[in-house]
Amino acid sequence: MRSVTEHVERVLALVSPLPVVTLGLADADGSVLAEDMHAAVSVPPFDSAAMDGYAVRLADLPPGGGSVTLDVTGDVAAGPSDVASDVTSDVTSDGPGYMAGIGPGQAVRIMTGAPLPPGADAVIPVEHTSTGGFVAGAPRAEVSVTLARRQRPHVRRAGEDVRAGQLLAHAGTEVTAALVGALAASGTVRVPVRRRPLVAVISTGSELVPVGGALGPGQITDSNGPMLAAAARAAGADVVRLGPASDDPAALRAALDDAVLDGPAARGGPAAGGGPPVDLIVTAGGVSAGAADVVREVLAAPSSAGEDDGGATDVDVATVAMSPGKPQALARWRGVPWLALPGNPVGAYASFELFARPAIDRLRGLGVAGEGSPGRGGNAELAMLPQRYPLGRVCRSLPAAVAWSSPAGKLQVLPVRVSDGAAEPCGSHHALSALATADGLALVPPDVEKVRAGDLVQVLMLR
Ligand SMILES: Nc1nc2c(c(=O)[nH]1)N[C@H]1C(S)=C(S)[C@@H](COP(=O)(O)OP(=O)(O)OC[C@H]3O[C@@H](n4cnc5c(N)ncnc54)[C@H](O)[C@@H]3O)O[C@H]1N2
Ligand code: MOO
Repeated sequence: MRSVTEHVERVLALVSPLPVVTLGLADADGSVLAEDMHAAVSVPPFDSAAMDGYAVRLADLPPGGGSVTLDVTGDVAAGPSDVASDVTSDVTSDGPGYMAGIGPGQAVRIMTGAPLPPGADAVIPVEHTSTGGFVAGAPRAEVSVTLARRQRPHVRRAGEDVRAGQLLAHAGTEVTAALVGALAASGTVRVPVRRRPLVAVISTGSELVPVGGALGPGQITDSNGPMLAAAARAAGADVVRLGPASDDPAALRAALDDAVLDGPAARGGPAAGGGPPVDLIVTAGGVSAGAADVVREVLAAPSSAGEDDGGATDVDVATVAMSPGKPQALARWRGVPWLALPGNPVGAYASFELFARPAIDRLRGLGVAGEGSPGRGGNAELAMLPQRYPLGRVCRSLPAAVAWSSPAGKLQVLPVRVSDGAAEPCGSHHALSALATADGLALVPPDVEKVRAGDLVQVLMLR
C-alpha cells in the first residue's frame, strides 16, 4: 500500500502553477498573488488628525497640564482641501503646501482624517475642550477655545502604517478582503495573480441519477457530483460539471473529452456549447476492483498514440493506506491532470481534501514564491507534519474527547466535531449525514490503533 504522503507528492508532481494574469484590484480577492506586493505609497499619505477636535502647537500648551485659551482661526475637514481659514499670520510652512498653517496662540478645528495644518503638532479631542462637542453640519461659530495638553498627540504620522516600498504580502498568498484593503490604501491598482483553475467534476456509475431526477429500481441520486463541485469551488476553483457518466467506458471517455477539448461540448451551465479546456479533472467512483469499474477500465487501455490522440497517459493506479478512500488513481487525459477518487461518498470527500485540494492549491499558486522572491519556507513547515496537508486548510492539534479505534496501517480520516476545544467523532463515520455535521477531519496516523480520551490528534479543519 502507498502512503498518503507519497500519494500527495505524486498528485503535486502532476500539476503546475497556472499562468499569471493581471486583475484589477476589485476582482482579485480569492486569487493567489504571483508576485510579492509592495506599497506604492505611504499610508497614511500625510500627517493627519486621529480625533475630531482642535489642531494645536504643543509649544502653546503649558507642559504641566494647565489650560490655555487659543484663537480658533480655521476649519479643516477630511477630504480635498478647501480649507476655510482666516489664518494669515506667522505661518510655519513645512506641512502640505496647499494649506494654511497655524501660528502661535492659534488653533484650527480639525476632523478625524484631515491633514494636519502646517505648524500643528497635536490634536486635542473636542470633548476635552471648552466646546464640549461639535454638531454635525454646523459651521464654525467659536472664536476661541480653552483646552489643555493631553497625554497623546492624537496625530497619525505619514507612513506610520506602511512606508512606500514596504512589503505587504508575499507571492503565493491568497488575496483576502483585508489585503484588498491594504493594497487599495497603499496605491495598488492592478494585481498579478495566478489564473483561477477550472476543474471538471465527473461522477461515474450507471446507478446515478442527477439531483432532482426520479429514481428507478437500484438507482440513487448522484451526491458526489454536487458535493465535489462545491468542494472545488470552496477550494478556489471554477467548476464545470459533467456526467454522471454511466459504467460504459465510451460514456466516460466522452465526458473526459468534453472536459479537455474546447469544441462543441455538451457542457451544462455557463460554459454550455463549449469552453476552455479544464486544468484538472476529478472523477469519483469506478476505481476499485469491481467488474464494472469504469475508470479502471478506461485507464487499463492507455493511449498508444500519446496524449494528443486521446486516451490516458501517466496512469498510476494505487491502493493508498487511508480509510476511507483507499482506491485511488492518477493519470493525464489528453495531457490534462486527472485525479480519480473512489465512489463511496465519505471516501470521495476525504480524498478530495487530502489530494484534490492540494492539487487545486498548487494550480492556484498557493505557497508558490514569486520570481526572485525567497518564499517563506511554508513547505518546510508542512514537511514537519506527518503528511503534507493542504495549504489552504488549518490543521489543529486537539485532544480527543472520547476514545476510538483506528485501522492498523492506514491513516484514519475521521469526521469530528470540535466542542470545548476537543475533537469528538460524528456518528457513523461512513455516513454523509455525519460528515455534514463535522468541523474537521481527524487524521490518525497509520501506526495508531487506539486513540484514548485526551490524546492529541491532528484535525484538518473544514470550517
Ligand atoms: N473487492 C473489493 N471491493 C471493494 C474494494 C476493494 O478493495 N476490493 N474497495 C472498496 C472501497 S474502500 C471503496 S471506497 C469502494 C470504491 O469503489 P469505486 O471507486 O469503484 O466506487 P463505486 O464502486 O463506483 O461506488 C462505491 C459506492 O459509492 C456509491 N457512489 C458512487 N458514486 C456515487 C455518487 N456520485 N453519488 C453517490 N454515491 C455514489 C456507489 O453507489 C457505491 O455504493 O469500493 C469498495 N469495494
Ligand atoms: O476507501 Mo473506501 O473510500 O474505504 O470506503
